[in-house]
Amino acid sequence: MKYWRKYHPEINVDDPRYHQVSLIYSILLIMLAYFSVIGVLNVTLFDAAHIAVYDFSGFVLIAGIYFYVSRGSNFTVAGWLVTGTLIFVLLAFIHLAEGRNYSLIWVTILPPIAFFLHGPRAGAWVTGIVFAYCGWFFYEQLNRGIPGDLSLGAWLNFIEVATAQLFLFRYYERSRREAYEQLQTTSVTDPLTGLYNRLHLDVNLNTLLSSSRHKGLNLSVLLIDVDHFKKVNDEYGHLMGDRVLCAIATLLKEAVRECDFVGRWGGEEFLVVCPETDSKEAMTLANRIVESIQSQPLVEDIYATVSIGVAEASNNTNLTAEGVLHLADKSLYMAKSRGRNRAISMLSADSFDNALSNI
Ligand SMILES: Nc1nc2c(ncn2[C@@H]2O[C@H](COP(=O)(O)OP(=O)(O)OP(=O)(O)O)[C@@H](O)[C@H]2O)c(=O)[nH]1
Repeated sequence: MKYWRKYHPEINVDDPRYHQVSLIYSILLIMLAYFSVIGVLNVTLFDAAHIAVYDFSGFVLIAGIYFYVSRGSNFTVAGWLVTGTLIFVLLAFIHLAEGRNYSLIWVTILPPIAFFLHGPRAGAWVTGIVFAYCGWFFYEQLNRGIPGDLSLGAWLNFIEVATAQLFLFRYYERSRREAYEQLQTTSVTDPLTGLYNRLHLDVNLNTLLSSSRHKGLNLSVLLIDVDHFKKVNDEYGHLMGDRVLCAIATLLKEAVRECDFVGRWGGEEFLVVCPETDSKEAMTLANRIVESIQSQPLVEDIYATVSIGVAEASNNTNLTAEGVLHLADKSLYMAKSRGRNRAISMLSADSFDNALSNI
């Protein structure tokens, strides 16, 4: 697990920002290491304390950015802070090197970072402006003939490589993003209903649970099972059964809040994960779902009902994701046993055994 996940437990590996955040932390750590080592060398080996002042100032600035990033979740601002600092360092280096060839090479680390963090459009702008500035600066140095080893040939090659990089990275980042989005959608989606699939629900439940604990909030889940679904298939055929599942998926999406996660748990079972919700609020939602599904034909004249097991991972219990699903499953079993078409919430697995003996 990446060490920075302790600051941002909500960023999963399937979150599109995951690798960007990873890159932001890597650049900050590399810059921190670079400035501290160079600063110490300048003081001890090179007897250049006046330059070390810049190194240590850079170190303090980057440590400040690191502190900001680790405490917040605005990664757009964090990305710009990192890119801005990097550009500042590169341009400072170019000026200090007064147009020598070797400082040109360093500018070429900018495009992959800028395109990856800010996308094909903003990446092209940033890279284009910095490259144009460098081209102008080196051209000036060339004209003045001081004091570097830059030749017209080297300058022309820089312009050509910079232009090629601009187009190639833009093309690469655009196709990478499109492919990523497509893969992302298919890997988290159930192909029949378009809801989240079980894998994605599993990952999200774990993440949401730890983030709820972190914030001292409750979380509830609703495990929903279509009643006597086998009969629907037997009477109307499998294709009609599929359409009923899709209609239920649509009703579920309409019933929940923006922040809730709805997915297909498997076969004719669905799962809703409700962050910041206690079992009372979850029962209100569950009863609304039961009512909405039973009260209207789902496809043509086909009606169906659902049973729902509700479970809460309250802030003062140590239920794991597995534990809360187990409790929801027991609640669902109870709802089925008590005649279906209803929602039941069990407070603990112990109460399940007592309740079962009273049926
Ligand atoms: N059409 C369709 N049917 C499915 C799909 N996945 C599972 N099923 C059917 O769902 C039915 C589930 O049946 P059971 O587990 O016996 O449960 P049930 O008939 O719903 O009865 P209870 O759950 O006890 O109320 C089976 O007939 C499965 O074939 C699917 O993707 N499409």
